[in-house]
Amino acid sequence: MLDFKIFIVEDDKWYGGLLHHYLSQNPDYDVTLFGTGKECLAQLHRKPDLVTIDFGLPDMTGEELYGKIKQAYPNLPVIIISAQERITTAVNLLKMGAEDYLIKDENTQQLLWRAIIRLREKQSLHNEISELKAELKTKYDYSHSIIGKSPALQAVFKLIDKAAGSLINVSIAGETGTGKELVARAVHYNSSRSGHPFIPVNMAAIPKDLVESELFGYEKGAFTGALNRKSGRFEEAGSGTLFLDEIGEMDLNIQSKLLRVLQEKELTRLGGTSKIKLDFRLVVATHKNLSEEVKKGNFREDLYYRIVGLPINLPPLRERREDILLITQHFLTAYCKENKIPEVRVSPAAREKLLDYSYPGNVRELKSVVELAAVMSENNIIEPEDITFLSGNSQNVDAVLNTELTLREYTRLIIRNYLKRYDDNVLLVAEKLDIGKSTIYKMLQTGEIEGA
Ligand SMILES: Nc1ncnc2c1ncn2[C@@H]1O[C@H](COP(=O)(O)OP(=O)(O)OP(=O)(O)O)[C@@H](O)[C@H]1O
Repeated sequence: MLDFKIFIVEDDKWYGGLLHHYLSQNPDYDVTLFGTGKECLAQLHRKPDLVTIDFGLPDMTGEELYGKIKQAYPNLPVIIISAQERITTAVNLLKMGAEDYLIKDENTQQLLWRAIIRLREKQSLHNEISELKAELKTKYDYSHSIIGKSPALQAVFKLIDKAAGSLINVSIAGETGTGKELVARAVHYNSSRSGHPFIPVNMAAIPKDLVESELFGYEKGAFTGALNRKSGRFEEAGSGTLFLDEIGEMDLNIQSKLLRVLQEKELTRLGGTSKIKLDFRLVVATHKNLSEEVKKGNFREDLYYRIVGLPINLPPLRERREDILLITQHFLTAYCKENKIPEVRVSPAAREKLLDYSYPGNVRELKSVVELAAVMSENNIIEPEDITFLSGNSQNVDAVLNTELTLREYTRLIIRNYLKRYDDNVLLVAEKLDIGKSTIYKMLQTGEIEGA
């Protein structure tokens, strides 16, 4: 541990020596004694972690010295030690930011000792908080997670900033895999609600008859199988952000219940009677054109106007081709880092092939394509024949089968694609593939496959 530097300013040599001796018992403390305020000021450039000053000094008052120290180093903690109790001075100095005010008596050393321990605890908490804040900031600096320089994406970045700076509802539209959830997260983690939860709910992934209990929660005994009370996703969002993905899939009955919740900002759990106050911010996403859905009668018009808020439209990847190679590089770098393999490059002909394709599965598809190509590449260079486009026709299936992966690699590929398709819902994927969920958990745990 680094030394904790303490300056003691005390003109009474005997008393100063006593404090010096007492504090020096802690080997972490580097203690220096000064007889006058001037001597102390001359040495402040040594950056002490704490100064204790005797109130009655020969060359200046304690208040004067305090003022000068704070002027030079506003954050340097100062403890005042006074021969008599001067309540008003003490209160004034504490108000001005002095760390503590101790009276000289037989307990002073112990009180000082404890004050220093408290101060160090406070400082270490403070440092921890600053580090966490910095970490959070870099983590959600979305320019590192949402890659792209196309004008269309730059316009989206501007809207993310606008949305993050206000509490207006946000509706994100875009084809599957265009990054709607990434945008929702960027809005949340850059907003004033970032310290609260971000709760994503995919309306397409919840079985119809479970939607209500999932969103509203329930009381014990509300229905057969409700063995304990459970809070719903609305409540879990607290003062954070509720992200309703695929809102276009919500059926009309739930739509009217959602509308009521948004109007009243409160809900009653299933089987409950008491009202629970809500405070979440709503962000929704859809791959459908909601205003068209309103016209067709599939989506309530009043709800549409409530949720539309600030609309953000994510263009498909084929309409921002200038982003394809940038995103490719981003995924390749991440892939090589994760798998601890040397950098893999893309040959010019392979680049052409990547640029020539239409990506119906958008960025999500590009990610799978790039990762598979990295697996298939020889000598750390991706050539056109290493690239297989996955979206759906039999020709593509043939192409995948012709890549001669091992059974284990095919398994990884399939599970990973299913996890992406079903938003990392392990239980659903296990059910669809008719395999044990523990197989998937194990592969996720060992890093053999990664979630979306
Ligand atoms: N611009 C981008 N830069 C880097 N990664 C991206 C970008 N856009 C999307 N991705 C990645 O693509 C994948 C799909 O993104 P996301 O889940 O946000 O899409 P979505 O539009 O919400 O999809 P869906 O409609 O299917 O739910 C994720 O792995 C995400 O990290």
